[in-house]
Amino acid sequence: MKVIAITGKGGTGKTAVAGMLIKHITKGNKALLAIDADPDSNLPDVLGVKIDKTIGDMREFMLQERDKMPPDTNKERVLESKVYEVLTEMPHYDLLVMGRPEGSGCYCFANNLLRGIMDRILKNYDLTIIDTAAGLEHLSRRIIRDVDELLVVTDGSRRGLQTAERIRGLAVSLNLNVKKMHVIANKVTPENRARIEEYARELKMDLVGVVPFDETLARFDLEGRPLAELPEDSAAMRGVGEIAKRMGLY
Ligand SMILES: Nc1ncnc2c1ncn2[C@@H]1O[C@H](COP(=O)(O)OP(=O)(O)OP(=O)(O)O)[C@@H](O)[C@H]1O
Repeated sequence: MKVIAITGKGGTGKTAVAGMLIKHITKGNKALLAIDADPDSNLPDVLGVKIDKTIGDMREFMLQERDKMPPDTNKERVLESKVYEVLTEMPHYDLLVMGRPEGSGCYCFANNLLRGIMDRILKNYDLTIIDTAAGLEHLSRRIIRDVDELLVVTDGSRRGLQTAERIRGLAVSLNLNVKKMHVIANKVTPENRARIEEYARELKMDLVGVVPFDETLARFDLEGRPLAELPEDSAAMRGVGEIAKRMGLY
């Protein structure tokens, strides 16, 4: 069981990278779970999957219904079955969407239940890939507790790499117990490649790979086509494939 969280500043292309990574991993035979933990992200669209409900919806349901349940109801079991209802099973992986952030109510009760439930769900898979925002939201509230590796996507700008540095600091201060942190530079052009490598060295970042700026990807996105359907030989897909191989993901 390995858990990898993909993170980075908004707009750097982390969801695109997550989608392409998932596509490559499905070529192997690992039991794979993909989690969209960024309320602003659109991992299901990138993967071409239609989602109806999220874990956030189920948590709301639980908070609204719990007082109406008979006192001897096992609420953890009820919520767990609701979470399984929102698990989308695709031919080569499963997908869970965390959904909207919490409202103003008290979520401690439901989040405490969710922690145990998520721990158990993750144990069913060889590999879990989480797309999460730069604030590491669900990780910081420990709804998802174990993260082995952090993969920070940056757009190659100095500021992007500084965000990567901040995320590294955040992971340490949250005691996330991350064993490895990698950085991926995305949207790289021949002109900025050398500069990115130099910045990365300066900041002592392990640059696990670079993903080129890809016109085909940009066009797919404009046309609203799932990026997971990008041709295998497109520049970005090949770049992410090399990273997946280097990280031993398939
Ligand atoms: N390698 C690439 N080549 C060209 N365009 C890219 C590449 N990677 C991502 N993009 C484009 O960059 C934009 C941002 O990508 P994406 O939505 O994946 O970013 P994000 O970091 O997940 O942002 P958010 O946090 O807002 O979801 C999209 O328009 C996407 O098409």
